[in-house]
Amino acid sequence: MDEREFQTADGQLVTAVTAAEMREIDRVAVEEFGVTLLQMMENAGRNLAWHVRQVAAGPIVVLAGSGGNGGGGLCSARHLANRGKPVSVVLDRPPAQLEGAARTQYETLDAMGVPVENGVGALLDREADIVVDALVGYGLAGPLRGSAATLVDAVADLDATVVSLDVPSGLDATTGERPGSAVRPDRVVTLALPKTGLAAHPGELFLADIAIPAGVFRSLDLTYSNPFEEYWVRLTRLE
Ligand SMILES: NC(=O)C1=CN([C@@H]2O[C@H](COP(=O)(O)OP(=O)(O)OC[C@H]3O[C@@H](n4cnc5c(N)ncnc54)[C@H](O)[C@@H]3O)[C@@H](O)[C@H]2O)[C@H](O)CC1
Ligand SMILES: [K+]
Repeated sequence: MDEREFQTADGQLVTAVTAAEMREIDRVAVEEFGVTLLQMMENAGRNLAWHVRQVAAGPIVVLAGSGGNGGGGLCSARHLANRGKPVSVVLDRPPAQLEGAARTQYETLDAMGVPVENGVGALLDREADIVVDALVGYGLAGPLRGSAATLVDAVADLDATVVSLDVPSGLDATTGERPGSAVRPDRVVTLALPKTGLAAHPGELFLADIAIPAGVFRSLDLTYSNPFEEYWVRLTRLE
């Protein structure tokens, strides 16, 4: 497989990475370049909110897990609410079980009065023109289980436009395999670099800038030149 799997509209090649490589990029960004997780997440959430606003008007439901992916989704809910958009959140677990960055994002939403519930009943009770899929990203471990799987199965029966953050939840970010239930989104907003597992994604794919310095990629021997004129760029598979 050509590791430069994707290209921008003007033909710039963009290197795709595995989940393990992306995790290493995150580690180097934080430990060696002093970029914090919350900084990257803010860029992810703001970019994601912009894309959500492009796909449709109407009620937005953000599905969020407890990891970095969920944190980005919760952050996008703040940006959407700040613009007066009708947004609510459905978590895959009770808020009391959130930790770290996802907890930080949740607490802000709670203080803002954005509705946050958990479980599939909450999703089915809501009208959703747009579903933001931020349950699981490159941290997927095995087939989707529990409440995350139930939520993903319910999304398949909704007549809503679905935007996934980073990778569709349930899809293996490295191989593109679906070991169990998986979201089939209309649009994916992937972060920093495309993931190798997105090669077979049939919908729209956008790469969002989370402001990782070029030196991070180069220190890991990845071919990189900044593809961003704006804060995101459309990608297509390299034929
Ligand atoms: N620099 C970046 O790219 C940044 C990426 N961000 C986002 O963070 C995720 C990766 O975060 P991580 O915490 O490592 O993992 P996930 O959120 O993808 O997954 C953990 C989450 O998922 C649940 N889970 C895992 N496997 C299963 C399963 N089989 N069934 C059910 N649930 C599962 C687990 O319990 C956790 O809730 C990356 O994709 C980006 O979206 C940062 O936000 C910014 C920097
Ligand atoms: K996701």
